Amino acid sequence: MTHLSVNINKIATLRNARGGNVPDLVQFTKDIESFGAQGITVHPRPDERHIRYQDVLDLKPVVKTEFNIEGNPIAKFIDLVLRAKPAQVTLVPDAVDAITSNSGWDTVKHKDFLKEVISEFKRNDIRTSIFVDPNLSMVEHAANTGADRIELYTEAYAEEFSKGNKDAVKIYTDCAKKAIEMDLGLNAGHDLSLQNIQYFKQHVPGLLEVSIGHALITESLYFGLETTIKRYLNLLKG
Ligand SMILES: CC(=O)[C@@H](O)[C@H](O)COP(=O)(O)O
Ligand SMILES: NCC(=O)COP(=O)(O)O
Repeated sequence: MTHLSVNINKIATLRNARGGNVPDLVQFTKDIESFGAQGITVHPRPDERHIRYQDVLDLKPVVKTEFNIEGNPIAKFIDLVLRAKPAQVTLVPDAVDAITSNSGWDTVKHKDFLKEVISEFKRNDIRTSIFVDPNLSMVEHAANTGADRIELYTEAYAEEFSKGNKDAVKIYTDCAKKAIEMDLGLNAGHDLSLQNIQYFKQHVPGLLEVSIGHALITESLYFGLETTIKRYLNLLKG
């Protein structure tokens, strides 16, 4: 079964546009869970342009499904995650000024750093996942970092799929097989949508979780949050 974790960054973006507490992240989180999503993802960035560090702490007692915190493991982020103790932390090597996540880890070059950070999270009973490009060597070497899972960066798949190039999923199928061989759990995310999710799910074995935000919130403007989440759950069945 593939779990849906809803990324609520964009709800925070909307809230921050006015400075008050509308929309209310806590209420959205409760509603998302009541509509059937199996997880909540947040990606606090150092400039706090959407999710604020305090949001993460406020959400911790609210989230009853899987709480997944994503981010670059700078000292401030590590401290936050150790305080919040989510079910899962996903490490993403994004630059401070990146508009969004734009690459996975080089799991060869950063092996020692990742090993050290991951062991600290694991000592605190937090499951670890690392964001990687769809590259067989990067997936293979991810196993040397001690990570429990990898999250395959799906931007390239989404972009190619939108142009009609369904073959773009092939490398993800191969990476998924490699992850299984290396005994790594498999997550995926970035630019997944109602259009491209079913094909991805059907061609990527062992997919444990997808985290989806930007498209899901956009689609909710058309279909409503509950209907949109239920559509994803339906497409992820099987
Ligand atoms: C890790 C990842 O893939 C990103 O999609 C991210 O979580 C989204 O972040 P933004 O909402 O800041 O674009
Ligand atoms: N890890 C990916 C994520 O949380 C959501 O990415 P996107 O759907 O906002 O591109």
